[in-house]
Amino acid sequence: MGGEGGGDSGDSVIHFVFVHGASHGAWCWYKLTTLLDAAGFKSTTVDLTGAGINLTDSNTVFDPDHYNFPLFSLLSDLPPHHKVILVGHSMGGGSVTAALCKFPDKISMAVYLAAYMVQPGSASSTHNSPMHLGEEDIWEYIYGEGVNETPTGVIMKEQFIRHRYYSQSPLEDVTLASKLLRPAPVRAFLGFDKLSANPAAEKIPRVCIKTAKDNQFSMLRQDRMVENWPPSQVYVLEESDHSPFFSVPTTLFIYLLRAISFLQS
Ligand SMILES: CC[C@H]1c2cc3[nH]c4c(c3C)C(=O)[C@H](C(=O)OC)c4c3nc(cc4[nH]c(cc(n2)[C@@H]1C)c(C(C)=O)c4C)[C@@H](C)[C@@H]3CCC(=O)O
Repeated sequence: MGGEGGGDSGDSVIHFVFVHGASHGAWCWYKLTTLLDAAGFKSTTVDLTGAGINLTDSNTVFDPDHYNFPLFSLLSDLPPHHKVILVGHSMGGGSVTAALCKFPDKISMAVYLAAYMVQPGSASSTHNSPMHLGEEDIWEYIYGEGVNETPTGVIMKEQFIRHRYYSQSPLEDVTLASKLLRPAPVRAFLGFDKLSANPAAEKIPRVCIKTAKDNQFSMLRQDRMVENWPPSQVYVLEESDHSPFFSVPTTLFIYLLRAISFLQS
C-alpha cells in the first residue's frame, strides 16, 4: 500500500482511495493527496500487485484478482459502514469496476479518470480494444513464459513516455515517472473484461473525468466508453494530458470536490 493521509480516522471524514493505471503506482497521486489532506479529507493510495513498491514481479501476476488483491484487502479491512470514494486512473478503472462488484457496500462513488470504464457483463471483445497486443511499436513486451506464449509484461518504450503519458506535465514529474514506471501484467489485464453483470454495482454513482489533451486515450475513445455505460456525472479537464494528477492537480482536486457534492449525506 502506498500511504495514508488525513488526521481524522473517524467515520465522518470523507475518504478517497486512489488506484493507479498500468505501470504506475501509489506514487503518482502525491500532488492530489497533498491537496486533499491539507483540505481535511482522508486519502489512501494503493500499489496493486507488482506495481509501485509492491515486491511481486508483475510477470508472475496472471489473474485480475491477484493484481487487485491490495485494493480488495484495503476495502475488506474498512470498518463496518465506512464507505470510500474510489478513484481509478486509466487501466485502474478496471480495478475500480472489479471492486464495485466485490464490495458494493464499501463504495459511495466511483470516479473514472481517463479510465477504462466497461460495464460488467457487457460482452466486450479484444477487437474493440484500443490497445491490441503488438498493435503499435510503442510497447516493450516481456515474454516471461517463452516467446511463443502470451507476453507476461508490457511497458511503454522510453521514447514515447513523455508524449503519450505526460505531454502537459512538468518535466520534473516526467523525470520522476520515467524512473518509477514498471512493467504491467498483461495477462491480468486480459481478464478485466470477464466480470459478470452485477446489479448492486450498477446502483453506485459513477463519475467520468475526461482528459482533453490526452495523447494516449483519445477523446473519441473516452466518449465511446461514456456512451456505452453512461455515468451520472461527466467532467472534462480541458488542459490535461493522460496524467491529470501531474498536469492539472488543482483542477482535478476542484472537480473531485464538485463530484462529491452530489453525494447524498
Ligand atoms: C495487454 C492488453 C491490455 C491492455 C493494456 C494496457 N492498457 C493501457 C495500458 C496498457 C499496458 C496503458 O499504459 C494505458 C494506461 O493504463 O495508462 C496509464 C492503457 C489504457 N487502456 C485503456 C482502455 C482499454 N484498454 C483495453 C484493453 C487492454 N489494455 C488489454 C486487455 C480496453 C478494452 C476494451 O479491451 C480498453 C477500453 C485506457 C484507459 C488507457 C489508454 C488506452 C490507449 O492506449 O488508448
